[in-house]
Amino acid sequence: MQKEQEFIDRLYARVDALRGVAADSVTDALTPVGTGQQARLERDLLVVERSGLLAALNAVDGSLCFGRIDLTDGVTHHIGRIGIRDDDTEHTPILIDWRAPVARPFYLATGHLPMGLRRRRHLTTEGRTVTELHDEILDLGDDERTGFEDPSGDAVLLAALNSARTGRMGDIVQTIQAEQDRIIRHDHRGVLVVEGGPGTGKTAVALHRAAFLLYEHRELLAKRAVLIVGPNPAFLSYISEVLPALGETGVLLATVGELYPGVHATAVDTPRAAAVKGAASMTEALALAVRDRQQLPEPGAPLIIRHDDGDLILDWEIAYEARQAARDTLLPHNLARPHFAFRILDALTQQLAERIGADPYGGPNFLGPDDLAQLGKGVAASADVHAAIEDLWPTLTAERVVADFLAEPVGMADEDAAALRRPVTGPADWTPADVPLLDEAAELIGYDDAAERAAAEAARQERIAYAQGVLDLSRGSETYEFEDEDESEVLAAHDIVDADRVADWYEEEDHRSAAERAAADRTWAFGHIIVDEAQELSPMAWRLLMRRSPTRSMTLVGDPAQTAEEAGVGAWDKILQPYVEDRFEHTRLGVNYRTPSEIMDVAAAVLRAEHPDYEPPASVRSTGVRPWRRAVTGDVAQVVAEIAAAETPEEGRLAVIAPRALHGALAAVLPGVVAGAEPDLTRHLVLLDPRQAKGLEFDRVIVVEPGEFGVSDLYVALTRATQSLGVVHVGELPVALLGLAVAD
Ligand SMILES: Nc1ncnc2c1ncn2[C@@H]1O[C@H](COP(=O)(O)OP(=O)(O)OP(=O)(O)O)[C@@H](O)[C@H]1O
Repeated sequence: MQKEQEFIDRLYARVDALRGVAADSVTDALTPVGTGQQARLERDLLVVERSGLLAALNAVDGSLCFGRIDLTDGVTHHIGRIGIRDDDTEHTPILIDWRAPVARPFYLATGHLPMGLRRRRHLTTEGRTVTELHDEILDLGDDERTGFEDPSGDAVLLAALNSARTGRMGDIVQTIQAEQDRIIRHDHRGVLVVEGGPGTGKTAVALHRAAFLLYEHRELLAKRAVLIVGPNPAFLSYISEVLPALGETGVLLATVGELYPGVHATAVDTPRAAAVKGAASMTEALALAVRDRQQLPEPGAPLIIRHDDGDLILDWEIAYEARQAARDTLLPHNLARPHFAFRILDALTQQLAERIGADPYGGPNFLGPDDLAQLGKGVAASADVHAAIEDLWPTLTAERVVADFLAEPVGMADEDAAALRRPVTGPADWTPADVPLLDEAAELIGYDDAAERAAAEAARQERIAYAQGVLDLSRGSETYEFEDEDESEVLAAHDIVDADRVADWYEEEDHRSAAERAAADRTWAFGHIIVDEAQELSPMAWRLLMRRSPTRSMTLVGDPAQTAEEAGVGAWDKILQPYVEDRFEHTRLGVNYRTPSEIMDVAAAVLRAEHPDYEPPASVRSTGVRPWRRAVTGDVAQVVAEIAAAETPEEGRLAVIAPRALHGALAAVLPGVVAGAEPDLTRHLVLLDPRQAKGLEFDRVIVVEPGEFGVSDLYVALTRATQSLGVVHVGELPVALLGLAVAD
């Protein structure tokens, strides 16, 4: 213990020193330097590196080092959240990043397959003090003992699983299990599906995989950012601290409803409307809605446009041909519009020319090319002509298209149209299910960013030219900078960068991180996307996400048994086929770390009542505490409040999971609970409905009126507790719950 404490002291001394250096170089960057381009360039490089390091050092301070491996050849490595090197000339690693290949045996080695290890040690620290050591002997022939042996090898894991919940998910970096490690480091580059029952660590694994990918492909992912999609904001705040605790901050967490920049979707759909909006058939309905905006004058009722050189007649034939030509380009609506406009202008100019320049005796037209050009200019300058074009082929916005569609849904079955029909009069009327529709509409109408792109490219070329100048200068100075032959080993900035990259650094107008820029850009292509509770997503939501991931680098996490969304699609094949055919990897997790076996047995019985073949994940522990039920005849809210008062832990969390209809009554009697609001998971007592409870966990759970839930919702509700479960009911109980211990 003393030796480990000395190591930890040395480690933190180094961390403090690094922090000081990092802070200084960030401060330096704020003061102008006058020592030439080379110095400035190298200083900037250092700042980029050091400020990242500073952020990581600040984030991982708690239990920075958590493990040690002793190899049979006598070498030992300490394992931690990030890698730290010594200040010596070799920059010897003192702490190995958990994601480095050297650290892998820490997670995978067993007595049967020791992977070169003699011993694995778990270090538990509080602040900077070592409080516990747990050793596992992996070389069975080795009889040296430390006195910290943990014969079962799972004391640290069980302590983590039994610890009081905080309302925020913690990382599992100290106790990642072998089956989880294989998924975290899986080298499949495309779509990786992680499936498993409740509590198998799917979310934890996905988040650690994000951290691993950021480590493995830092360069790419720092630029393109990682997106983590979750089912609701409460879930996203529940998982929000995991990646920062692993030193990773370049990640955007969002629900699908937050992925259309500029729209804050707060209104709520009926379940039926959400289901209709999520269906794949909406693609065609919206395409039709956009085509519907490409109008023609009625046959025989042309538009008459007053013009200085005589009235212009825009009839059905002219408009039809122009529309056909524009549609034949296969461009999105707004991008095809110039083609439509050009055809109309051309036809009207011809019309005018035929009228003005016609030879009354049937000879060729009097007008020459110059006259025609002049006439064309006149037509093109006419505001009335443009107004007519705008009438027939308006410039659209996605918001306009979807709002008009919802006001009068075209091309839908009557009952679907009735479910959708709703006025959208302002930004507060958008719902999360509208967001994939807006995204679809934005694709259908296109966005003409030609001018913006040209300006951005010109600015970029300017920066490249500047950066090239910087590099040329630094190359010119290399002879006297590195006169000493031995010094040629030292890399200068220009050895490892090119003008393109330097240009990126000098992109001074935009100091936002990649994640911040991604959040503001609908067309952003993320480096990797992780989707939690993926079984919840509708086909339309998948279309949106796939657009954000042209490389299809994705990790999808889900459990079909926990799905209740009406628009949710059953099988992965069906979801993924249109995007990657069968080129996805399917992985499974089979051990439940959250729910003790006493509770899991009850939950499994509920699911088996409908799906007799269902195989639940095996619980890693049992607590000896039996779940209970209590029948109530009077005021159920009052009874729940009494139980909650007795059960709410001082440390840890109690959740009351009840049907929405009871939330008002329950909120009135449960202290600190507000009905209808986003649940505050950091409070000791939380009120939720089963949908809100998805993905979350609590020490204790009371499920109220379970007879009102569908099977998958009930399954979710019953599998949220790490310690104890109770059921309170007035109405009838599902048969599978009748065997619970009766409480009074
Ligand atoms: N290797 C591990 N070490 C310590 N804790 C773990 C480990 N694996 C999972 N856990 C814990 O088990 C709990 C369940 O994990 P997680 O929420 O990731 O499961 P899940 O499969 O996403 O569950 P659900 O589908 O029910 O939402 C979490 O508290 C997590 O920290």
